This record gives sequence, C-alpha cells and structure tokens, in this order.
Amino acid sequence: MSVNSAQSALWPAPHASGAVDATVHVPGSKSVTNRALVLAALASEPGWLRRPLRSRDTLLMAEALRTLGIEIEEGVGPDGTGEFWRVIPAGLRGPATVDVGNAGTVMRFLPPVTTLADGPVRFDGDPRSYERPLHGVIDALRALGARIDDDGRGALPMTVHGGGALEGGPVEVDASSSSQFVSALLLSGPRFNQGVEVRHTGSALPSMPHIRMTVDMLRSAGAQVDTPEAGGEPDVWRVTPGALLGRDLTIEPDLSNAQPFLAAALVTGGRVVVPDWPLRTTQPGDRLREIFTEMGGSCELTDQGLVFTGTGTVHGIDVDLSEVGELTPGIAAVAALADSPSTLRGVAHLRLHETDRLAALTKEINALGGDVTETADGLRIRPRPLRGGVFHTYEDHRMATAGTVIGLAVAGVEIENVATTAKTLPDFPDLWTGMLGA
Ligand SMILES: O=C(O)C1=C[C@@H](OP(=O)(O)O)[C@@H](O)[C@H](O)C1
Ligand SMILES: C=C(OP(=O)(O)O)C(=O)O
Repeated sequence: MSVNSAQSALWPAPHASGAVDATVHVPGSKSVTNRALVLAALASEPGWLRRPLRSRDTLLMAEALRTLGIEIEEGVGPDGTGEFWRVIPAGLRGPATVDVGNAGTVMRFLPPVTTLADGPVRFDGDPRSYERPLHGVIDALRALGARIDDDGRGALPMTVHGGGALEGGPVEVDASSSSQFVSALLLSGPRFNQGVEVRHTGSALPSMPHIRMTVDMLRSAGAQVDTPEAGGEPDVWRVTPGALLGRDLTIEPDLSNAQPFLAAALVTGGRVVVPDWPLRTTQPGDRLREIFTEMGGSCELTDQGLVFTGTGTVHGIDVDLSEVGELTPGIAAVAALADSPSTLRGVAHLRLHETDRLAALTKEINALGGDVTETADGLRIRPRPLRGGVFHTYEDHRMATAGTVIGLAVAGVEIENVATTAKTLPDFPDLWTGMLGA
C-alpha cells in the first residue's frame, strides 16, 4: 500500500461486545529506549539493550547513530530474554544526514551528540518537525560553543558543524515548550569538556518525570548529576564531565502505551493485565494507576504485573496533566465517555506536539457528537452520547489510540491512518484485536 493510501485508509475500530478480559504484553518504552541508545553510543565501552522498542521513533534513532559511525548489532537472546541491541561506541563521524521523522527525542537529543562529530551533520524530518520547537537546543548549543546553520527560525532543517568536541559549561534555556530541551543537554553533558549546567529560565517546565528519567539513566551509566531535588538550586541541573559506562539494560514496557489497553478495561468494565509493570519507574505512564482509579477503575500490582479492573462506570476528572502531558489524548477519550464533566489542565504545550493535540481532540470528539472546548491550557469535556464517524488522526499515534478507545464504546467509529501508531506502538491493531479475542 502506498503511503498516501495507507494514510487515508479507514480502520473500523472494533466495538466491544462485552467486558474485555485479557493479558497484554506492551512493547518497550520509547523514552527509555531512545535515552538508552544515546547513552550507549556515548559510552566508553559496548552496552546492551534488551527488549528494546522497535518502532518508527526508535528505529530512526538507531539509524541516525549508525550513520554517525556507531555499530548496533541486533539479535535474539536466550529463552525469555527477547530481542537485544548491542551498541558498540565509536568516534562520531560527519558528514552525515539524520532523518528525525517526527520524533521529538531524535530531533532534540541528537544535535548535542553531533557537536562531538568530526564533520557537519544535517538534520531533516517530516514537515511537522519543521514546526516543533527546537530553539532551546539550538540556542543553548551555540552558547556552549557549537556552530549551527539553520534558516533563522530556530527550527529544522539545520546543520550542526561538529568540531570533535564541545566546550560546554553553564547555559540558560527556556524549556517551557518542551522538557526535551533539558534532557537533550544533560544526556550529552558528560562528554562536553566542562560538562554542562542547565538553568531553566522560562515559565512552568512540563514533563518533569521525563527529566527525572534522564537523570536516573545518566546516573546508572556512571554520570554525576546534581539536581534541584537533591538540594540543588531550583531549575538547575549540573552534569560533571566523565566517561559513561556501557550498561546491560532491560527496557521496561511503555506505560503510556499501556494506556489504551487499561482504558479498554475501564470503559467496558473488564480486566486487563499488563505483565512486567515496573515496581519503581520514572515513566509518566505510572500515573495512570492513580488517574484511572479516580476515573472509576481499580488496580493492583501483582506477580503477574499490573491488574487493572473497571466497573463499567467512568467518572470525569479535574486534573493537572503538566507532568504527564503525553497521557492527555487517552484521558480525553475516556473522559468523553464518563458520567460527569472533566477539566484537563496544564497542557498548553501539547499544541506543539505531533499535531496541535488540543485542537485535534476538540474537533474529532465533537465531530462524533461530543462537547469539548479548548481552554488556555487544556480541555473541558462534557460527556454526551456519541455517534459513529471518521476519527481523523493527523499523523499522531496518540490520536489514533484515543479514537480507538472511543470506538470500543461507540459503534461505527473509523480510525483514519491507524498505521500512524507505528511511531511508538508497533502492531497496535493486532494487539488490540488480540485483546478483544478476535
Ligand atoms: O523526553 C521524553 O522522552 C519525552 C518528553 C515529553 O516531551 P515534552 O516535554 O515535549 O512534552 C513527552 O511528551 C514525550 O512524549 C517524551
Ligand atoms: C509528544 C510525544 O512524542 P515526541 O517524543 O515526538 O515528543 C508523544 O509520544 O506523545
């Protein structure tokens, strides 16, 4: 199927005939896999990623690192350990061209890495990547000593002229539009001559768990990181220069991608088990245990994994999602099926995600008969009886999974371009129909 016909294709979202009862093995975390790849590439010895996510965003990251001279061997481990990637670091090469697709992690985490390359690295990507904020990374790298050519908008496409090393040191960045600006600078920080001290200067910083994930993974790779939480200055992170260790890391399931499956249990009054749910994690998706419980479900961490049970009754919620913005589309879908209104707050920055998620959710839920209004920093959702129709997805994986959740409860919902879920969740339609026992 050509790209265009794949994008315009409509997938009839399965309508649930009863309560779901399933165990769903959710693929690995995008955010952990792409951080692990970057840290392994910058390490001073080979490392292993076990059960890595193989999706568009992580394959783009792996391909970019290969283009820069890093070797990544792929294989399957002994029984039960699944696939692995073995990452063999090397001197970073330019000239090279990196395709970021529409992956925030690739477009933000790799420019600092490529300042260490020995030649120019051109960055390009999907049309939407030209619109997503990158100024924080570009301006900060320039302030730290990098030479970067862009078209003056502080966005893609651009070329980083790697000079083999970067001086580093203190830098200010307004990361209110994306936490990934901070994560990007910290991840490469150990390899800068002076390390890096990142000071966030803007209004509220979103997605704090993702910054904690960056710090946690840096420390596990042997880096010394000072953080605001550890008694440091507010909004300041400091990474000391030093070698990174090669790790042997098993990637956790992607808890944000567990969301549609947990939502299925919630809206059908069923039960879904997600094996390997970590007992301790920095992933924002762990907040679903609390949010979906408040919306009417209950959950328990057992030896089998997370057991999530719905009652069939779904309540509205008033919640600040600034820390867990990527959960918004899935929560909005459930909220549209609830027995009371919801207010989702703290997520203005979602207007600059894969698509303008606040506009897209409003338009698509309302097109099915819903009553959603955009606020300055989120959504107000008043549940109404919904009807079938086409749910457009705007090349946004989380729009596609959100529409699919609505389709469980509303007959006749058709998802446009469900293949867009491959950004982070390979084989989503098969996982979904498997969950439904089809
Ligand atoms: O660092 C990461 O892995 C991510 C950080 C968040 O980005 P923003 O802070 O831009 O929302 C999140 O929404 C994205 O899905 C993944
Ligand atoms: C915002 C997201 O992705 P990205 O890593 O491209 O920013 C997301 O996955 O919800």
